[in-house]
Amino acid sequence: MKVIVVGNGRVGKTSLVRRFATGKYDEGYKQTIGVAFTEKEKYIEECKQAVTFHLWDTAGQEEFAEMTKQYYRGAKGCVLAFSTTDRDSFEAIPTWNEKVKRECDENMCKILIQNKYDLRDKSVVTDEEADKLAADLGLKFYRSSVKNGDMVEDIFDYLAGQYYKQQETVIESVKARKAENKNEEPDFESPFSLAELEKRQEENRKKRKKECCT
Ligand SMILES: Nc1nc2c(ncn2[C@@H]2O[C@H](COP(=O)(O)OP(=O)(O)OP(=O)(O)O)[C@@H](O)[C@H]2O)c(=O)[nH]1
Repeated sequence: MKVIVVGNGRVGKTSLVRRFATGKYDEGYKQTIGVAFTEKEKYIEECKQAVTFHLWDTAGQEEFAEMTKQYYRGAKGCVLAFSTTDRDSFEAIPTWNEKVKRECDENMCKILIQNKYDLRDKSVVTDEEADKLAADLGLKFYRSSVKNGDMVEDIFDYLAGQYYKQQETVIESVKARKAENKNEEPDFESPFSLAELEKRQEENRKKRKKECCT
């Protein structure tokens, strides 16, 4: 699953990817030049299988904007990040959201994060403002502290889970097309195998039936 991490400079994008991929955190700051790629495999409960994340950490500075947007294409997930202690980074979120919308599939799974929440005593964004922004943009919203490791795993669990749910809905059309022409390879791009998706869909169907009858 290709995931891009976007937002202004110094909000903690590199730290997030590093913490998720290696469990480590560094107090020092080293500006990302263009983009940095990291791979991480994780078992996702919602998907009942391991997902390989291709993480594209993008530079937040304007000078890299033209370059970084080329890496948005094909992304299935996106983390939009701002910092608790940086008002500009909060106000820039609608612009980042628009940029991502222009370059990516409209069904892409997105999440908004307010990072550095360990510094909430020095916050320059109220909780109400952040909640409202997430609601206005229709985005799932987490408050994280990469420093403390808070919500880091949850961010990626959410994205993979959402993507997986989307894929389930595609199954029916794939099956229909396969039924029409048995030799045709389905035009279907997914990190999950069709067999796995079908199995999971059947499980969900049984669960819903059970719930409905009890
Ligand atoms: N207190 C606190 N500091 C953090 C947190 N996450 C990151 N930082 C620090 O914030 C600084 C910037 O973090 P980076 O991860 O380099 O930020 P970035 O968004 O990748 O920055 P660019 O490369 O400029 O786009 C570093 O000094 C980090 O140690 C956090 O959750 N809490």
